[in-house]
Amino acid sequence: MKESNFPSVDALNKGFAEQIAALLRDGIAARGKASLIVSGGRTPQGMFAQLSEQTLDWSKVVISLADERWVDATDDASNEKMVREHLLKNKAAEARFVGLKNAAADALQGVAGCVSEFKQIPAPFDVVILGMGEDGHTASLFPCSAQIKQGLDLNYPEPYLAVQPTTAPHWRMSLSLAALLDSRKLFLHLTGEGKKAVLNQALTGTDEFEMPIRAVLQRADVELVWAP
Ligand SMILES: O=C(O)[C@H](O)[C@@H](O)[C@H](O)[C@H](O)COP(=O)(O)O
Repeated sequence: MKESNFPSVDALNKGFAEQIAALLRDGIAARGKASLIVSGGRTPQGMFAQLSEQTLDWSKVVISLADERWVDATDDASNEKMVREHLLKNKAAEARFVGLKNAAADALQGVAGCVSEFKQIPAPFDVVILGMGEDGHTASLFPCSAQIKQGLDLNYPEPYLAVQPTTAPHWRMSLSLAALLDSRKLFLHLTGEGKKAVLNQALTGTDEFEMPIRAVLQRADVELVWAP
């Protein structure tokens, strides 16, 4: 696994944003458009602010989510809300955003709507940015969920699945592992010693159901981007 270790979170936020922008420019130059799949949570927020200032033809970029909590886009738990606040502003406001929360009453009923929207996102994805929880989940592929076997099944027929974690609130909509791996460049974005320790624990084992991040580490060419 390639590692890009930065001396500080501020340095990571700036340097990583510049690296992502360069990859998006390359995708636009090669194919006339580019796709960026981002994760929610706290880690990416500072980097998003830097990325929003990068100069590129954002009108040719489609941004979507690796996963979403099944809450309204006005809810503080919404990844869409976080992305709109931290990334879809400044120059990046021109990008097209494809959210995962739709009008369906619950995530299980929402899958069909997400699948029908999926064709709007250029694939293979140009850039996928994954995070990781303390339990080794990534996107919403939670080890505690009843849906984890489906989520890690590379033959799972749909790009999205509804997930009910037992260790975190809200039903989720998540890209499947197979969909996440359909990418030209895959990053794992972590900060802090605690997440590094969880990653080291993941690297010392192979059971993907115990720590789903292992499925990414073991099946993909993923670049770690980390700062203390
Ligand atoms: O919806 C989410 O929460 C994310 O997609 C999730 O997979 C996140 O990347 C990790 O939970 C890490 O979250 P933090 O960055 O907040 O630690």
